[in-house]
Amino acid sequence: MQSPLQHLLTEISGRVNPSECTTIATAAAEAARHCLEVPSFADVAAVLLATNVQVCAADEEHVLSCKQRGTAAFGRAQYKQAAQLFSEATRYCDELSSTDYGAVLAARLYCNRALCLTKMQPPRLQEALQDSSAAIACDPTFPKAWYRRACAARALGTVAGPVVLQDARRALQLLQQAAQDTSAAAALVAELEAEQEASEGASTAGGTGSGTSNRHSAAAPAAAALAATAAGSASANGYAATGKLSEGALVPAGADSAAALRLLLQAAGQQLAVAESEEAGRGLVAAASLAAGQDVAQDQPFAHALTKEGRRQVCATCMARLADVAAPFYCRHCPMPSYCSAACRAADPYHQPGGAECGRPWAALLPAEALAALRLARRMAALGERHPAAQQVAALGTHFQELDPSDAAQLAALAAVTHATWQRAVLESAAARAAAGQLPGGGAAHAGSAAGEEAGEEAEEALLSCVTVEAVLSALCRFQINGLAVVPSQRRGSEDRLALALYPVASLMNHSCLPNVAVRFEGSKLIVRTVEAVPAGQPLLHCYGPQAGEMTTPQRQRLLRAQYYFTCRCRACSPAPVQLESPAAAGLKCPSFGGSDGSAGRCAGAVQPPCSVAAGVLHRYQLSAGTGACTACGARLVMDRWQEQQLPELQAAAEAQAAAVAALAQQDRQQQQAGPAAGAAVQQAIRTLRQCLRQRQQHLHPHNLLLGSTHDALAHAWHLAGNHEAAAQHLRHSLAILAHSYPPASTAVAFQQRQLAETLRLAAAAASAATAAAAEAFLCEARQADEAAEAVLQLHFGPEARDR
Ligand SMILES: C[S@@+](CC[C@H](N)C(=O)[O-])C[C@H]1O[C@@H](n2cnc3c(N)ncnc32)[C@H](O)[C@@H]1O
Repeated sequence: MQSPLQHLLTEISGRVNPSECTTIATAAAEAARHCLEVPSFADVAAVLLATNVQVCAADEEHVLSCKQRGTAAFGRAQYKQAAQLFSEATRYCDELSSTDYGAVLAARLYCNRALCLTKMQPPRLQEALQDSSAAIACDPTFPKAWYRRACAARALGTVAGPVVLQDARRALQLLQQAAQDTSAAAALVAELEAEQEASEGASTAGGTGSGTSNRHSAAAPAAAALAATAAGSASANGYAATGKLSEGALVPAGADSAAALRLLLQAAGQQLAVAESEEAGRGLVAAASLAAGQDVAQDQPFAHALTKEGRRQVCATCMARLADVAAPFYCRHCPMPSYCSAACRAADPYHQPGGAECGRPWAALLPAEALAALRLARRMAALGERHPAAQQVAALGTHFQELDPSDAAQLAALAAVTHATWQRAVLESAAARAAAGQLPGGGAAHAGSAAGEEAGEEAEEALLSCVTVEAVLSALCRFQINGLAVVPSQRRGSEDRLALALYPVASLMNHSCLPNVAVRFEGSKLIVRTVEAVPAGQPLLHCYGPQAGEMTTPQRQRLLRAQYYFTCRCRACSPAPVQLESPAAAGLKCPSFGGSDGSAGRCAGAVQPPCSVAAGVLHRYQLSAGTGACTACGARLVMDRWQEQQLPELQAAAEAQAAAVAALAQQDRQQQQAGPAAGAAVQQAIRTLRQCLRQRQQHLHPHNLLLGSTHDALAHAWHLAGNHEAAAQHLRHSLAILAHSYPPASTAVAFQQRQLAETLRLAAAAASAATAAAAEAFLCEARQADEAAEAVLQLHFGPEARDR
């Protein structure tokens, strides 16, 4: 069933005249015209723009309950749990911090969390320092906040002594004023003064100049560092901490786009250049010879939007993993974004007070690609054409002309709805502000100026006139063919996508099914690493999705055309492709392989059904079209028999495997949440998968990747059943099949080797004392598999290979 939003998009696109979809401008105008006319727009907009999403609205009772439970957990020395409860309370409490009472409460919560962080093993001092600064920012009269900061800074040892002493003295002074216990603070001040005297004595004795001048020079940068921590001014993701979109260098007025490109390339890496080729247009090339296994470029997104999964897992600004953060920060005004630090919260231009994305669900309910495109259009308009990255993004190709009219109308409808929703959000918050008697400030923003980059509603209002539906549609097209999915590792499933992002330099990289570079992400930073030596002047090519070995050439080409609208001419696809691919990977057994009669002299060749078989049928069974004759002996497929008997059996095997895999996934979840999986369900899945394997083995060539997938599913099932030895046996089979299809040094094979090594270790651990020799053999095989995998993964991912 369609959601109301999908229904609205279908309704609008159904009204768009396909003959008007020949250019972005005409399609956008058509969709914009129909968008507001469609009656259901008002209903959908009401949901998208509802303000009741503010579940963070001040809820004092919840704050106090979390604080109380946090204090109790602290009392039981459960510091991690206590920090989590204080975090939960700060999420709500920040909403109160505009009131005196709220600010006082927030300061206590940050201070308590800072103490938990210092007690954790190992202590999280940097985060404790940040929390005590946050506490000071909320309530500068709170002595404990100054005391905690002094303690954290001293333990860290990265902040100069005089600054730490300043904090400790401040704490002491406030305690004295409030007539509270001063003993701990007084002791700290005394210790710090003694340390300082000793260090002054040492430096005077060493004849390095007067103590006073030394003190000042040391304190100044350190004080600035602390002040920066307090204000949260670290820069992340290319955004300045104030929530402004970072300016970066401007291209001088009148300079050409080549100057903009030079500036960008310099920032991304010293060994890069851009060259144009007939087959693939512009592309990144090596400016000098590059060795294999070298990080050669890095890039930060020009625009990005988190997916639903990403909102749960990573910081909205820098995409650091929230699981690694002991003390997260939340938007002060709505429940949507989480941050790894106060600095990242301050740097999010889309969640500043009054911002159009903050406090309303539309930004989370629209597809991530639509929000990413809107952000791209807003940022381009805000930065103006003298910004090098904006210039480069504007020069990226769009594929609108290649879309079929109904897809073009759908995309235009999405652009129109996204634009109209944003426009309403901006206008509604402006109206609310006016009703509350808040007049616009003096610094109204203008596109292209530094002020134009300001976040918040005044800047959004200024952008209303420059960000049109046409600009959003054009941004959507740019994102579709130039954007990248940010993933936590090289796993490619859509469920792993954390964000969609457009990288100004990396978007210049062309595709190869047999790439010479690998791309990885550290938070939002994209890193390009060579996986083979690249001579000077040669293109740097990464893989947009389908790799050689993973699919046949026609399958890869179909996918690239459907997703990126080009016919790939890489070295694995060109008319004389590098000899990688055996027809066996997606082929059937040779008809003269023999039946069940065990006849000798079987042919080991493969046969692919002839092109006359409907493409849909081939696609469904993941087979590729060929000549219908065996590649080795020329024997022809008997089409009637194949269609009447083999095809239905293959279909039954595919369906049964899909059902068994789904059942295993459910058992897996159950095992993770509540202990052992149900034995009967797993045994049933094993029986089904064995039957699939027999059917597939009967018809498919032994190197067909589909057989590998059945072995993988069986390995999973045996793993759940606790029989790691049987699981390892299936993984060995699957590895052998992968090794036939994938090029050498491929990560797909390496990840499989790693999985085999883990399974073998489990099998060794489960082996009884009576089978010590078997256990040793498993461990020996595991070591070999690990070594082979490490060599490849290091090449692709560098030192982080171990974490993958
Ligand atoms: C992300 S952009 C790469 C930069 C692009 N070449 C440019 O000039 O802006 C992707 C586009 O480059 C082209 N392209 C990339 N790899 C290609 C390949 N292997 N064969 C043909 N065209 C390719 C296609 O037009 C594709 O849509």
